[in-house]
Amino acid sequence: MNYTVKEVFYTLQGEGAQAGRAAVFCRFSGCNLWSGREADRDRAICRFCDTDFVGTGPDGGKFADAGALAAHIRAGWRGQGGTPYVVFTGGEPLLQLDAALITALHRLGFEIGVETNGTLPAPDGIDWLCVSPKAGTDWVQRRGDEIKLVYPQPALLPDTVATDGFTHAWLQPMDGPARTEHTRAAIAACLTDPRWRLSVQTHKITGIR
Ligand SMILES: C[S@@+](CC[C@H](N)C(=O)[O-])C[C@H]1O[C@@H](n2cnc3c(N)ncnc32)[C@H](O)[C@@H]1O
Ligand SMILES: Nc1nc2[nH]cc(C(=O)O)c2c(=O)[nH]1
Ligand code: SF4
Ligand SMILES: [Mg+2]
Repeated sequence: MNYTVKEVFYTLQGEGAQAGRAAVFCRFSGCNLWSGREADRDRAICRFCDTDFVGTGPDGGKFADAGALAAHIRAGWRGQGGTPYVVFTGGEPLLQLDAALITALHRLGFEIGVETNGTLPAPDGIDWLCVSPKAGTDWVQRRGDEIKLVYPQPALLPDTVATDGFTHAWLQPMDGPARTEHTRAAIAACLTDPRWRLSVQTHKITGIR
């Protein structure tokens, strides 16, 4: 299998229960819910995306096999001691992440995190799975370590969402021009339904990537 990667970068996880943890982020190109082109946004299934996942950037590229991508990810890890951590995101990582890549990273000693929209079944071997379901999609992956619901999605409100398959449940305010209002509304929703906790995108506040 070959892989198309937008970017690989070393940063702190900004969201959810692993927020603050050093990680190599591997952002795969492409998504099944939006082309990534602004001209298509209004007719996409997922319309609020905050991410550029089109093509390949300078620290990404095309990788011929799992060993080549795993080596590139290892070269991106800057930590000394501790357990190296990689977060696969995108775009939609489960369009490309496979058993060969999971095995290659485990052999290099990595823990593996994944950020997915939940429309594709997750392969075995992921150490930390974050599922972020999107309104109007076929949500198949209903178990994981955390569910992170971007809020508000009027067609997928928190009181209609089952959280029992997950250890942690988060409402993450939808970023964009109305982020302040969305944050206020997400706080109110967490106060009303304490199953949910607030996830702020800390990397955007601290100004890291
Ligand atoms: C860019 S997505 C990539 C992974 C996967 N496609 C997904 O949607 O989960 C990474 C995370 O950012 C969240 N996200 C995307 N756009 C957002 C926005 N405008 N405001 C807040 N979170 C957003 C997603 O819900 C997901 O949890
Ligand atoms: N620092 C940082 N944390 C993140 N958590 C999820 C991200 C993503 O885009 O998937 C992300 C990201 O892009 N940067
Ligand atoms: S599913 Fe994820 S990557 Fe795809 S458009 Fe939505 S937020 Fe962006
Ligand atoms: Mg992001």
